[in-house]
Amino acid sequence: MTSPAPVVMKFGGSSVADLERIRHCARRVVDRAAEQPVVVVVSAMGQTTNELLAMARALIDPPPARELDMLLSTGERGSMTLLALAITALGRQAISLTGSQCGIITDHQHGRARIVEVRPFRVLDELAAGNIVIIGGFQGVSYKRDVTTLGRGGSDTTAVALAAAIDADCEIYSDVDGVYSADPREVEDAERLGSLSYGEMQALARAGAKVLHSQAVQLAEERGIAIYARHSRPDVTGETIIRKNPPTRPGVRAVASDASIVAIHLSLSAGSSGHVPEVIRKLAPLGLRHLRIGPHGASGFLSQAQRTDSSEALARLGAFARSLGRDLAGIECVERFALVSCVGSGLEENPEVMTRAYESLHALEIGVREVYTDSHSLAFLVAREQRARAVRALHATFIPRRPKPC
Ligand SMILES: Nc1ncnc2c1ncn2[C@@H]1O[C@H](COP(=O)(O)OP(=O)(O)O)[C@@H](O)[C@H]1O
Ligand SMILES: N[C@@H](CC(=O)OP(=O)(O)O)C(=O)O
Repeated sequence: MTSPAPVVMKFGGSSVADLERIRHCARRVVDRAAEQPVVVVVSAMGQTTNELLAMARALIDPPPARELDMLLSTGERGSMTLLALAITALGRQAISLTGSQCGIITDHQHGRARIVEVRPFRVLDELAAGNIVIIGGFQGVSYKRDVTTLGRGGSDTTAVALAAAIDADCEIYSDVDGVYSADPREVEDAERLGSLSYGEMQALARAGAKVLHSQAVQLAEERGIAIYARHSRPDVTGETIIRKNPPTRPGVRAVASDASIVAIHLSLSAGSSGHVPEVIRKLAPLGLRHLRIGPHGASGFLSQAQRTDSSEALARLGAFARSLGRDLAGIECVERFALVSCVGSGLEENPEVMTRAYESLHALEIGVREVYTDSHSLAFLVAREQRARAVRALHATFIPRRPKPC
């Protein structure tokens, strides 16, 4: 008889925020482990990562990236150990492992490391020994043997990488029962999407929807893994499946926003275009959204909510600008804007969608400063205080309201 395939279950920070919720997760994991081998990936409890980040920045800003990663990785060490203890208390064998112990090898970009390889031998050995394996998400180890972290929300990426390495399904549990047409905390009419393509989900994550990490979705696409996004409470049964070629139609499927952006504009003095290759070398690794570089300089947006190393990135940018001396005409880092994005398929080539979106914002006197397009998103740059109204206006324009059951 063949043994059942393993499953990777990932529980986010909201699902392990306190001991009661950790006990619930433990119960759910133990029930599942009666059916098949289970690997669990956990995030840090509740707001732990934010608290650690704030403490580091209170001591030194920007904190050195290596030390910050060492500190932030401790959040997941706490939750993984507590979950292992809660499972042991239910009478099942469990073992907790750090990213490094379970063979997650990354490059050395601290704060936004990318997984280059997973060596899952220890995980497989522990499963074979009858253990439920609990892994601290969001972290790995570089070839230089330093602890690295994968960027905000990076535990999703740990889960997908492990699922690919051990040929398992990947289930992501959070405080919402799937991916919605907008943040359900913000838009009352938001509706759950049954399925999404990898491209749409990645665009949604990059546009600011916290529910899944964009690197996780990219990795899932590369490895052909479906992601099941579900609620961590077993009585809430909905889900969204992110997979290849789901039945979909062109058009807007969801709206997301990011109010944490810093709009960066670096301009070169006349006759200084010889610096362009250097500008490319310095700005491209910063991971800015909508980066544009030309003979007069460069512009783009840095999302502070999606990364832990934003203050370091801004400090590096400042140092580079100063090094240009007289060839720098000016540098601006402005925080008063938000990007509000419509996400779907075939948007770039559809003038109708862009016109309707623009008109719906204009009708509410929401000033659109710029529009950025790509095949899966249309992003509107608006004043930060108009972000929430813009989200609701775009959602009302594109997502038909379903009649509520009486
Ligand atoms: N389009 C969306 N669909 C579902 N949830 C969303 C969306 N946009 C934002 N969210 C937010 O994402 C949250 C879940 O992600 P996150 O906070 O990272 O969970 P966890 O801590 O469990 O990993 C939800 O509480 C919800 O408010
Ligand atoms: N703890 C990390 C990693 C993570 O994935 O968190 P969550 O699953 O709660 O979004 C963070 O806060 O960014």
